[in-house]
Amino acid sequence: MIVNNVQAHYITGSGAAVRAVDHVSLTVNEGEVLGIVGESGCGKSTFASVISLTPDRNLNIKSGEMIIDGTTVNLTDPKKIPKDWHGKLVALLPQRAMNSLNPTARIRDIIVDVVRGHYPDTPAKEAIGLAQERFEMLGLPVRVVNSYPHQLSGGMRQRVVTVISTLLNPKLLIADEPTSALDVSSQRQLITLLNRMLEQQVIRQIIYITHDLPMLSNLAHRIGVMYAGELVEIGTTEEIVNKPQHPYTQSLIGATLDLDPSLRGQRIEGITGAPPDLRYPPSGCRFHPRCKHAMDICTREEPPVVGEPERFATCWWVQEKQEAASALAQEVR
Ligand SMILES: Nc1ncnc2c1ncn2[C@@H]1O[C@H](COP(=O)(O)OP(=O)(O)OP(=O)(O)O)[C@@H](O)[C@H]1O
Repeated sequence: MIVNNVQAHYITGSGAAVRAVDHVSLTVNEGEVLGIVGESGCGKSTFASVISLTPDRNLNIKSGEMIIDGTTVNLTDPKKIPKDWHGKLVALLPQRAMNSLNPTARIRDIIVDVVRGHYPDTPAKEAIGLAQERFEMLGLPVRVVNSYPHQLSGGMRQRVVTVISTLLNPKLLIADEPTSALDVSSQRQLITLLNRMLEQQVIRQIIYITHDLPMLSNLAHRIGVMYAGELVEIGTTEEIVNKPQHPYTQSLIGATLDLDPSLRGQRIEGITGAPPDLRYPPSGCRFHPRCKHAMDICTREEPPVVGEPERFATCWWVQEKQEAASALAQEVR
């Protein structure tokens, strides 16, 4: 799937818009997990809400389109988007989804509601049969369909919600911090489940949003890094972890991958300062007030996109370094 140029600003009472997402474009390939990381408040969940077709009412989506499985979705007017695209084209697994199950309904009743939401005439037996098959295929105990949510552990509830929200085989699953409220073993089980769903082609691609870079580096094929509403770098997981280009990514890796045992003992550089108020983002590059490589131009002009759509960083300093390296290479020749 391809996402082009999403720009989404919250309208606030004070009048100044919160520029939560600006000009974000990316591609997710078939069978791929694309991770999105960034500090709190950098626009990850807002971006997720736009492409999962579930934005807040006070979000003004100024531009954006998504091309998924041959269907072009104009993201700017969510009301015009056909209802049955939710769950069939794209599904959202939100933070704390396990708490979204109706406590007074058995899992089987919830399953019937979800399937009938799209195919109203489906007999209950058929809907439950479909879910049971899916549970079996993904290695979950089939008997949970007869349980009430409170009879299941938090981890199991989260896995059950994941299976239910993908019963209609959406092309894209957007998982927004799905493991944040889980213990480590439940986190692992959920990740195994997601991988299995990709292998079995229940879903074709995943966008996985998290703060947890160490966890993501074991799951994602590629990673996009957001800062202050913008996508500042994207690349394969290997490239982002081992050869980060953008100064923000370099700081983020330094600050978070100290959990990696092989990096313990090395000097870890934290990120100084705080992300900007998105009502009044800095001019030029939004990271410049915190960047140790900031140059005069960074304070004035938006940074260039250096690289290709699948591997780029938006940064004046990266551009200057690359130009210097290619000039040197030419001299040597
Ligand atoms: N409903 C809303 N109305 C106004 N502003 C909002 C709303 N929701 C989020 N924001 C603002 O939009 C910006 C982006 O927030 P968002 O929740 O998308 O970031 P995030 O990266 O997902 O953060 P976190 O990791 O903490 O969930 C922030 O400045 C936030 O305060």
